[in-house]
Amino acid sequence: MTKLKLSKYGVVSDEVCEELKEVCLSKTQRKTPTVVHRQYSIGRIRAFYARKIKFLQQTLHDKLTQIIDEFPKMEEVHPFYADLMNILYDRDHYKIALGQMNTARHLIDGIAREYCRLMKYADSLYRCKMLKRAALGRMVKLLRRQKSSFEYLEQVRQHLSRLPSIDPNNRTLILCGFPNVGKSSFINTVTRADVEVQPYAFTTKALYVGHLDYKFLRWQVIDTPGILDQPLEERNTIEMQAVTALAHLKAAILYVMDISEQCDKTLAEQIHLFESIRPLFANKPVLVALNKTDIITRAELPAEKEAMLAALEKDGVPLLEMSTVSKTGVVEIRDRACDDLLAQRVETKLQAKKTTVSEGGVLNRVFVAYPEKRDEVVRAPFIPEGVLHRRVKGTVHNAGRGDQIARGFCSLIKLAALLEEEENLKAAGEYDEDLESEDEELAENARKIADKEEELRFMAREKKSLNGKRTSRSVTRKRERTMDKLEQTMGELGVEIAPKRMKHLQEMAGREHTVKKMKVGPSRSLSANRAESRDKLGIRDEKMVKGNKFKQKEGDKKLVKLDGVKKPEKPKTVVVVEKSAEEGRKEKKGEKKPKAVVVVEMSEKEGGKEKKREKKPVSEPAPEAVSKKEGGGEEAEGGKKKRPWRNKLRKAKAKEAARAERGENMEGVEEEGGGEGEGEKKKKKKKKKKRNAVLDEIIKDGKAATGRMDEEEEEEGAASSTKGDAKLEDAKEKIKGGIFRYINEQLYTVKSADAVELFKKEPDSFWAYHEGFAQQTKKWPNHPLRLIIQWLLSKESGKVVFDLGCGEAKIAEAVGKRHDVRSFDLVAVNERVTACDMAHLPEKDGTADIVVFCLSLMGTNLLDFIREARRVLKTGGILKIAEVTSRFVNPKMFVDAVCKLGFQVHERKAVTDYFIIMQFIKIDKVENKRPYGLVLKPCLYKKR
Ligand SMILES: Nc1nc2c(ncn2[C@@H]2O[C@H](COP(=O)(O)OP(=O)(O)OP(=O)(O)O)[C@@H](O)[C@H]2O)c(=O)[nH]1
Ligand SMILES: [Mg+2]
Repeated sequence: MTKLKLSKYGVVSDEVCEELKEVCLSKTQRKTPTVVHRQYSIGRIRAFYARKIKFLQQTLHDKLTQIIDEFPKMEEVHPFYADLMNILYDRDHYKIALGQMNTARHLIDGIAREYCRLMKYADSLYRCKMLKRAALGRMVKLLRRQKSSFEYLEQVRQHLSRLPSIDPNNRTLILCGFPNVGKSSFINTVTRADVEVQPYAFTTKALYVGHLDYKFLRWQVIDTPGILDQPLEERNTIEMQAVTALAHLKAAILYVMDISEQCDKTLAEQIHLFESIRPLFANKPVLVALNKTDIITRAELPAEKEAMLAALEKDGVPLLEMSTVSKTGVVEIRDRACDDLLAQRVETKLQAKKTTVSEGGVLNRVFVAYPEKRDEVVRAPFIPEGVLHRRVKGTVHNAGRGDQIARGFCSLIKLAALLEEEENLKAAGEYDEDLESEDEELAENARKIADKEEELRFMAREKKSLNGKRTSRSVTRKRERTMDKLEQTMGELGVEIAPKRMKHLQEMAGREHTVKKMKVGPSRSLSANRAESRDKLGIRDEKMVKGNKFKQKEGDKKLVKLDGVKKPEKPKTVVVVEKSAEEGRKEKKGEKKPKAVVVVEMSEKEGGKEKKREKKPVSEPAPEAVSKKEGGGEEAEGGKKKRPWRNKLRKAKAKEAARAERGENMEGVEEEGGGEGEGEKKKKKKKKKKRNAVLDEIIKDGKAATGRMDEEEEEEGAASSTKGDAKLEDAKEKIKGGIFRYINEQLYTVKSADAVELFKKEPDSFWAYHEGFAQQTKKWPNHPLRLIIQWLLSKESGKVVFDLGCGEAKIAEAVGKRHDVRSFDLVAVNERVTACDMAHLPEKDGTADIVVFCLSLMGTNLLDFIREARRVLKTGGILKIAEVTSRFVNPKMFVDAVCKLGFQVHERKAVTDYFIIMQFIKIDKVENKRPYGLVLKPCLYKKR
């Protein structure tokens, strides 16, 4: 370590701890989320505050770790620096301060951990916040307690950063001596350093470094503070720095003496100091510089002083004169010191283990010993004859082999001569014997080398095998565990393995190892406990499941398409279908069909809805059958009760109505349903044909058809108690139903103007429609008209009420006395009704207080109706719309669309599941003349 490098810790002010606290807290605030809401889940709130705690902890942890790591550890630095630091900063204090930093770091970690754990139990934002505050507070408080350590370490850091960069391993000259002897003057002279020079003692209080170049090498010169001649214990910190440098650095010592004694110390004192600190110079080249020779030279010194110096010189210490003022002797002293140091370093290196001890050491390779000359006798080297002879030949031989070398060093003539000589020798067979013998020798040596190598390899293998097995266990095992070996081993042990068993074992051994398959998905135990789907609960087999699904789909379709009339009937239909399906099996077994009763009941109500059931062959009435069918009826009731989602009240009402309608016909029908004949299909076809023919006629010519129907009625009226009466009644009802459905469809699919035209042409068709509609509404448990009438009655009297699509003008009839009710419809069924197109009312603008559409928004020009209603309404007037729920694609969208036409929604409520009543108030502003969403689905009946 050439220099103690310390970076900034981000803590620079005197208020180190406060700074650190502020830095960390503000960083926590900046780097973590700052917004938390009470409505957040408690988990999120906890995480929010826990994150703040953790962040501060981490920040402080990092800062403290940085401080601890960046301060040099005394055990790791060079002894010179360790001692210097001990002198300057006190080792114990330094270590305690760093230890406190470490403790604080651990404590902060502990606090954060503890509060994060507590945070898990916090049940509100307030508690979380308080815990966070407590944690942050404790951490900061802990930090504040380390204030003194922070300040101390900061001072150390600053001082360390100012220390000179001294490389303890570099070539160094150290200046030492009493204060004021001219050490700083010398360093300033030989280097570029600029150390303060003053004529008083202790000008230099610390170590200074200057650099110089000598013999193309870099040297460092260290100026030390002056040393006083006193015991080590009494030396102050300034002196101790010099002593430390002298003690630890391997350098050339330049002891500066002031022979002029201007430094207030006598020569004797200076020599005494030299002697007292001499132990520090052990194993270092020492040079004594006699300074200030410009004042007095050595020769001019008194004899006793010179004697002292001579004694010193005799002791092996070189004394050199110099003057930093006149610059005499300075360079010489520098060179001498450097040379001495270099020589010493070279000597040390040569003596080093690396160079001498080992066989192939550097010293052995480079050192060549020359015997010293003992006397004048000439001792010629003794060379044996054979050697001398071989040497000559070898030389020639070498020259012959190395043509290129010869070319480089010999002239062409010499080379030619040599070559000639070589050729001659070759031709004379001079080399043959020698070469052979040489080859043999070489071959012998090669053999020896090969043997030795082999031996070494063997030794290495042995050593390896002793150290442990190198092959993997699996490989060894694989090789060992063969079936043959097993068989052999077992045989040796006296155990005979059966051939079959052996075969099995072989198969097992031959089989590839497979990875155990992982099961993905829920475990068996979990899936075993899972409850069965509710769709399948209580269902016996797959057939039954399919049947149920089909019925469910059918039911859903009906729910969607159901109009105001059908909806209450739907549950019954489902029951009927289900019962017939269930009891179909009974029928096959010869049991009676109580479902037939219900079937007829349905077909009566819905105008021949269930053709299939009507066509069922009816056997001759039998007294037993009647009773059984009644029993069946009871079963059917029982079946209905099994439907928990049905509206009980609705069921009861519908049942009663059905019974009432059926009345007397029941018996006849029951009789019909009692049996099944072979000509069933034929009868059904006939019936169908007949009914279609009648319907066509009615549609073509309402009057004629009606007349015919009347005739038929009259004809059949005479024999109403007979079977034929029942059939005719049934047919009549169905025909009416058919007419109603047809007209209904027309009204929903054409514009109001076309509907007017239609009824103008066929006034009776309106009656048919009207009658059918009235019949349908009879069965409704709730009619929105009733609610509207009630609402109108609750209104202040004298309102002008427009009833659009009034039908029989029931509103006028009910509230006519209270309000001025004007009723409009396509056809005037009575005197209260004005026949007109609802899109063009024969009324002036802004005349109505209330406009009512009660199930009358039927034409395709819905937009015209609403606009017309708005026209006739006064500003602030009320528009009341009652419609079947199933007609709305999206009620909200519809309301929005109406509002855009210049209304403000006042009320929107559902009356039972089947109707929605809306109430709007007319405003002046029309947002959109053709708003999106003003759509109503037609209320169409299923075609049969
Ligand atoms: N006449 C003369 N004066 C010298 C010579 N060298 C140094 N001085 C003077 O001696 C005084 C002390 O010189 P410094 O170089 O400060 O001595 P120092 O040993 O560094 O002193 P401290 O830093 O106090 O230990 C100065 O006033 C120098 O001018 C010299 O060769 N001849
Ligand atoms: Mg000085």
